[in-house]
Amino acid sequence: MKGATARWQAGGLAILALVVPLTPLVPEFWVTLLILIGLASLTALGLVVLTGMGGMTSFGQAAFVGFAAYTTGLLSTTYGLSPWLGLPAALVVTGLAACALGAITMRLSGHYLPLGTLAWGISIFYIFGNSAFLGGQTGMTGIPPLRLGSFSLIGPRSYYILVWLAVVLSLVATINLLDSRVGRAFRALRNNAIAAEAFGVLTARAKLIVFVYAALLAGVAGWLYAHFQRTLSASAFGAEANIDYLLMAIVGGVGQVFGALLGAGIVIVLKDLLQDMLGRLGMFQDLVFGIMLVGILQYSRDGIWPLLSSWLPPTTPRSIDPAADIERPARAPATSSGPLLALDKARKTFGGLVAVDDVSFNVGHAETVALIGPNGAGKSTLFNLITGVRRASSGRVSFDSASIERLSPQMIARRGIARTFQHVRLVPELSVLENVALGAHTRGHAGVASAVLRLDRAEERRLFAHAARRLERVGLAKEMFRPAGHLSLGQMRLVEVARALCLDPRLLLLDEPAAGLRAAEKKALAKLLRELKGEGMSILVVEHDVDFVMGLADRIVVLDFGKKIAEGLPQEIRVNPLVIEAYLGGVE
Ligand SMILES: Nc1ncnc2c1ncn2[C@@H]1O[C@H](COP(=O)(O)OP(=O)(O)OP(=O)(O)O)[C@@H](O)[C@H]1O
Repeated sequence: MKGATARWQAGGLAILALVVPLTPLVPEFWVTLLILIGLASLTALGLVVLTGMGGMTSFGQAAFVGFAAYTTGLLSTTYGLSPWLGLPAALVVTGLAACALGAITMRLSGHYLPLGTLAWGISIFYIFGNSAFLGGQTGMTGIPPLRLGSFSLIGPRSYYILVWLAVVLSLVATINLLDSRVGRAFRALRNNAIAAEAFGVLTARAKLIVFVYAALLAGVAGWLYAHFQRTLSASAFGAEANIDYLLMAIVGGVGQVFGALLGAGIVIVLKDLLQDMLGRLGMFQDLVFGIMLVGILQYSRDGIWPLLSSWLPPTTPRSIDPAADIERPARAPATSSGPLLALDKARKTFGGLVAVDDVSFNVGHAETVALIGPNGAGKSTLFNLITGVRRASSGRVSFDSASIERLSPQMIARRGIARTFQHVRLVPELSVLENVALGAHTRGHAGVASAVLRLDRAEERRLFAHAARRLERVGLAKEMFRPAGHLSLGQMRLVEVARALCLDPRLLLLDEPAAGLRAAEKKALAKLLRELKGEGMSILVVEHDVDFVMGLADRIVVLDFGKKIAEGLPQEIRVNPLVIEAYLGGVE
């Protein structure tokens, strides 16, 4: 209750802050500055989503501001179109440009991605500045203002309302989007794209959607900018603007929605102050910004917003309705009486290294098979072949008698294979519950539009009830609202198990699930895995804890240097001389 009151107070203060500039208490010059902050924060907000959440750094956002500004400018001057109709036209042009540029650049990774955006950012800047129909070097003039009937939105105070209305709507849309099924998928893109794919997220598509969304926010800013300034010059959309937008996102907090506003405010006010103070020595402005950036990266890598947000009232945890849990999927019955998973001479080479060397074995229905072997034996590579992360160089992997070795990870997940990872792959800043709900991605359908308009609440309730139930099963219900990054390594592994269970898999692949678990936790995990097997689930587990494996597995397959050296019942494997020499002699 206290938290709710505090939130109302914070909301009231925010509304007051938005309304005060409409009164003569605030000089017009400051209102103009607030308009520029609002416009910049729209573009910076897109960057926060693109870079901070999606992990894609762009040096080209100013180009999208330019596309929209020139589109509405051209249509309203040369073709006499209403400036209001310029908005949809600008968004269509910006969206199409983003689709084309994104389709090319979003395939790049690492340093090549920002370099790619820099390259087209510069090219588009030159196109703007050298196209006669856009006004060339002199720029475009005479852009009409926006009108409401006979009233022109010319004065800063009237334009301020429009700009900040757009900012508030964009903030709400972005917050809604991030708090949704697609939003969770976006947030997994930055460091956990492999995990997202393993749960059915179409990552290439998700990246393109994030890219277009960020470009559209920049497009709204461009449309507003054109009818506010009423003249356009290419210099507003060049390298300096691109760097400013990135600076805003980083200074405010690149992983934080409100960081965009804060960063835009700090950079624009500071720029103005520095211009006043330094006058002709304006070139030192870059030096000041450079020092500021180094300071932030050194002392608060997540930007300034996280420092301020600790003073805000805590958010209430979402309520979970256990009755809303989704039904288990109605899977087609097994098409054959044969094994659920079959590997036939599966082989994987990395250059000259044979990581998996013609390995064959099966996992039956409701059977637990353990895969053991020394470090580097090829166990994780084998998991990657089964889940489609890597393609087999030769051989066959079939699931329920159908070949899956050429399928994508997403298609394999949809068939009912879920996995955990040797190196935990969670999104640390998301709550434990949200991480687990990512496992149910394929069980939901809501897209971007439903998320933005909040039409996905019923589906979200079902997904979260499903995730909460899986968390209960692994004994982590109490931790569900904590950020996943705050858990111990053992707990994170259990969260991965819960996430995998969220897919309701027919085959569960566990890569070293007991590593980092305490004795009691291991016992509880073994009990859970036995229960799952009792419910008909098949399990393939890689584990170095021999006692855990011996007590759990129906059968054990042993790998060494990529080759299968033994297969049999636990008691047979324990006394197998080849296994003792290659592995057990070293671990017991
Ligand atoms: N992407 C890769 N490129 C080149 N070599 C690789 C790659 N991935 C794995 N390997 C090599 O393949 C071999 C098998 O590695 P893998 O990680 O599958 O072994 P593992 O049995 O899971 O070992 P551990 O128990 O240490 O995880 C190792 O020699 C490893 O160095």
